[in-house]
Amino acid sequence: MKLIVTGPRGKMGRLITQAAAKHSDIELIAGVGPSGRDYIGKDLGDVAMTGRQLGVSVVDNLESVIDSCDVIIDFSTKEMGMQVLESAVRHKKALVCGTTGFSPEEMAKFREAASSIPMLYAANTSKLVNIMNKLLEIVTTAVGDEADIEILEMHDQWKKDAPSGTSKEMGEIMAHAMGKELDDIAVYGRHGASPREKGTIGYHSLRAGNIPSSHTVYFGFMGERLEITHHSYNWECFARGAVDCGVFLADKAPGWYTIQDVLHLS
Ligand SMILES: NC(=O)C1=CN([C@@H]2O[C@H](COP(=O)(O)OP(=O)(O)OC[C@H]3O[C@@H](n4cnc5c(N)ncnc54)[C@H](OP(=O)(O)O)[C@@H]3O)[C@@H](O)[C@H]2O)C=CC1
Ligand SMILES: O=C(O)C1=N[C@H](C(=O)O)C[C@H](O)C1
Repeated sequence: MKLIVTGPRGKMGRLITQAAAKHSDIELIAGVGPSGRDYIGKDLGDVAMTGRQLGVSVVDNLESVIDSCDVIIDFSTKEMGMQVLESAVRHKKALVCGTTGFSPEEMAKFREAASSIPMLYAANTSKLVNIMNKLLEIVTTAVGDEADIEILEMHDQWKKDAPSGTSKEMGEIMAHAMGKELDDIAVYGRHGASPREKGTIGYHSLRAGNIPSSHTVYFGFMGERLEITHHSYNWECFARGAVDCGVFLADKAPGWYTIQDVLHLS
């Protein structure tokens, strides 16, 4: 599988490149970074700190290398994510996108792309988070209408979006388990003196230090509560999952794929 990684100097791009460089089925073709960076033109292995040179460069123009690849993995910014999507569609290349922070209109463009390319979008590529999502579905189906559901997510001080993409996916899964749409029941932050409204899902985002990622969903009852939590200690679980998604997508026909398909959880 011939792979291009965008943002290879970023936290995720670097780890994805490192994981891909060790994978026997993957040939890294190029990295793509923003123009003007001092690492453009340098060896991808040096830029992503893989411990050895890979013999391919980081370029600043995806269009110049895209025809040589089978799959692109994008964990960058929402602006770059949209550009990568357009190029992938134009050149009919499979795309794994793990970038978060897209608007509903932008997400709709990813869905549309699935009619012409193999497309996998995952706000969270950790295996355990996706198993947690299954647990959330089970609990919400059983007690969603009785419980006060609150989501607390924690990330590092540099994260650009809030609430996290993962917590939005979790909220959607729980809302659908209750036969509702998240937009109709989500409450972001909780200020003022009004009592909690039954049937809502509360969102709370904490940003501090270098916390990689924590998500806790609280199901509050009178006199007891259930908490389901995932903590990552670093970003490697997401990078491993991203590479598994890339390998999965390499021989697929155009269509919309999810990480649940990769993990056989659907
Ligand atoms: N799906 C999942 O499981 C996960 C998703 N994420 C998401 O992935 C995204 C990236 O996160 P993270 O790695 O922490 O962020 P970083 O800020 O560390 O990395 C983003 C990278 O994108 C690069 N970039 C910015 N603009 C461009 C451009 N025009 N062309 C090419 N590259 C560009 C930056 O380059 P430079 O360094 O030169 O500025 C940077 O290296 C976020 O949306 C985050 O929420 C994160 C973890 C897990
Ligand atoms: O920015 C991060 O770090 C992460 N972003 C994703 C998100 O927004 O949910 C996934 C994970 O939580 C790490």
